[in-house]
Amino acid sequence: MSLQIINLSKKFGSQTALNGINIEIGKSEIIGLLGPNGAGKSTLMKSIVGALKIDQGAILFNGKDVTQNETESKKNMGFLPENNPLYPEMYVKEYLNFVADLHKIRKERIDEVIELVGITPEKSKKIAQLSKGYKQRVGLAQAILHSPDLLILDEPTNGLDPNQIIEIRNVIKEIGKEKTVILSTHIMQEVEALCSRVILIHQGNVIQDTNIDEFRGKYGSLEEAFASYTHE
Ligand SMILES: Nc1ncnc2c1ncn2[C@@H]1O[C@H](COP(=O)(O)OP(=O)(O)OP(=O)(O)O)[C@@H](O)[C@H]1O
Repeated sequence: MSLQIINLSKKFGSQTALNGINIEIGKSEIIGLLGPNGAGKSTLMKSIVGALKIDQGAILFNGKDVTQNETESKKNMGFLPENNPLYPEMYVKEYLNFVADLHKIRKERIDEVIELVGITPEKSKKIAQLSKGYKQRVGLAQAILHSPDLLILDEPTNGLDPNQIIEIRNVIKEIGKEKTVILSTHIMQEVEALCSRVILIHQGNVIQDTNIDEFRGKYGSLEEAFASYTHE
């Protein structure tokens, strides 16, 4: 798996969301994408998975431009968007069957993933009936169903209770042993618990891209480092 982001820019009207950013990701690792509200994290994630049209630059996935190899790229990327859009009227298993059909993958994989994300007791329920934590797990299930090499998670534990947070983190950790995971979060404990590398975005620019110990560096804690790098 390789991902190269080269001089990527994206504007919304006069608002610059990404300002010529460069990132290279090679091996299996869990990367924390950090930045204040409005920094450009979601825009970057959506650009990588092809959900947003970029203005300038290039995104190469396994050496190929994602905008010219959309189908192939999507086969190997999984995405959990920030608001976790699901079909509330569908049953859990019915929904995952639907996603499996889109990816043309074997149906046995559905039960494997249901087990992995811990939704076995909920699999026959309607999505609308699930708690927020279980909905999040269904979102994670759809993102990993096709065993993507690159998994992109936009604030995956946002709004979950402490037990659910631990459970979802454990699932992410397990996946990160073999796959590359990019996750955005505002929770520094999460970064501490999961990530080996930190990419900090501020006002559309990458201002830090380093390992977690270097990021913490002289500041003593990730919170202090974050505040120091991003204060205006
Ligand atoms: N569809 C859009 N239309 C107009 N402006 C947008 C759109 N999406 C994002 N923006 C703007 O682009 C900038 C970057 O937004 P983005 O959602 O990428 O930030 P973020 O780092 O994910 O923030 P948060 O932590 O609040 O989720 C912001 O100024 C935002 O208002």
